Order: sequence, then structure tokens, then C-alpha cells
Amino acid sequence: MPIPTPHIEAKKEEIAGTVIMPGDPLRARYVAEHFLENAKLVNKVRNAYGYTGTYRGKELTVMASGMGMPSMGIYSYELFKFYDVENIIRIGSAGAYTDHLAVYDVVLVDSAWSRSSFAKVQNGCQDDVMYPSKELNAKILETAENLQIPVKPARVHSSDVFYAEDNMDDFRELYRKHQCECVEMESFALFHNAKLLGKNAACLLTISDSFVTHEELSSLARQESFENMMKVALESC
Ligand SMILES: O=P(O)(O)O[C@H]1O[C@H](CO)[C@@H](O)[C@H]1O
Ligand SMILES: O=c1cc[nH]c(=O)[nH]1
Repeated sequence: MPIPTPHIEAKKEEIAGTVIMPGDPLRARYVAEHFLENAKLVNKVRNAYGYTGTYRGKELTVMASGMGMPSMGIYSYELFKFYDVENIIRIGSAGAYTDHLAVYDVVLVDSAWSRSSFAKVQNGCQDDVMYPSKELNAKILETAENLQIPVKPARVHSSDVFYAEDNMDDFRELYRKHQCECVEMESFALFHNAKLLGKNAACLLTISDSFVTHEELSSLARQESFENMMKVALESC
């Protein structure tokens, strides 16, 4: 596939070897504007903003994945396969399935369970659990400890559906049967693509709402107020 790809217009040398990847394009812009030096907009196709700059002297890209596994599947595949990206760290929001997790808690995904057909359709893989890079997770945990930012390792439910009917899966069942402590919509596809292509992926999440307590953050807070997670991701690089 020649560069640019159908979804990324950046030149190859404009994408760094490590990409920080929120779902939300405006969260990508926030990270670039608040944390990167000399950030340059390198992708705006479909408004999936991507910026490359430096953080403490190291070149980094922050780019949006969009929402859901089809979208994450496209961006992570193109970045790994055609842009030679080695590491992707997703920084997302998640809904808590247990009262062990409260709004603003930061979770490090240690496994992603899903009913998604993504891996089956992509290469016939029947697994329903995907794993992040052990090395990246160890680095992230060490960094969080140094920064004294609490990070909770947990299994996540990667869901294809944000709005499910009440008679469908109950979140307590998903916790009890599959040990999923929170829900988001991309990690399973990201980890699958990383495994497929021999690359590294990890995922940090900030709890934005709770199925247990019904607390929830505004869209602006989901865009901008996840600074602990952002710092851990950036410092880990
Ligand atoms: O905040 P982001 O990274 O988009 O992650 C979560 O938020 C979106 C749903 O609101 C889904 O993409 C889900 O995974
Ligand atoms: O996918 C998501 C993300 C945040 N909160 C949810 O309930 N689901």
C-alpha cells in the first residue's frame, strides 16, 4: 500500500515510531497543544487529527483512532504496517462495571475480552481475549509508580455496542463470568493487530462513568481532563 494511505495523509517520516492514540480527535489535539513541543498537524483526513512533535526531546505522534473496533482496526493497521510504527499506546475513556473503580481512576488494561467478530473476520482467529505487550505494560506501571499516579491493572470488555437494550448482557454478569471490570470499544482490535503484525500495544483508560453509581463526566471532561493518564502515557515513552 503506498503512502499516503486512504485514511492517513502524513508522509512516512512525519509519523514517529511511538503513537499515543485517544479515540477522540479533540483529545489528540489537547495532548499536542498542552504537552508536545513543536507539534505539527500531520493528519486531518476525516478529522482524525494526528500531530507529531517532541516530548522531553523524544519524537512522538498523537493521533485519534475514532470510536469502535472497525475504526481502530483501520488506523492501527495502517500505522503499524505502512508507517512502520512500533508502539501504540491507546488513551481512552471507560465505564466501570464494579464499585472498585471510580470516576477519574486510571486503568491499565491487562487483557481485553470481547464478543467482537473483529479477529475472526480479520484472520480467522477464534480467541475472545487479547493481550497487550508485557514490556510496554511493565514500563507503564514503573512510570506510574515513579510519578506516584495510581494505576489499576484490569481486564476490559471491548464492546461493539455503546447503547445496548436492558434485556441484553448485564454488566454484573460480564464482571462475574468474564472478570471484565470496565468497558470500552477498541483495545481488542488494537491488541489483535499488534500481535498480527509483530508490534507492541498497550491501553490506559480513565473511568468516565460508572454503571454501578451512575456518575458520569461531561464530553468536555472526557476530552480534556484526563491529565494523569496522559502524563503516564507520555512519560512511558
Ligand atoms: O474516549 P475514547 O478513547 O473514545 O474511548 C471510549 O469512548 C467512546 C465511547 O464514548 C469509545 O471510543 C470508547 O472506547
Ligand atoms: O465505551 C464506553 C466508554 C465509556 N463509557 C462506557 O460506558 N462505554
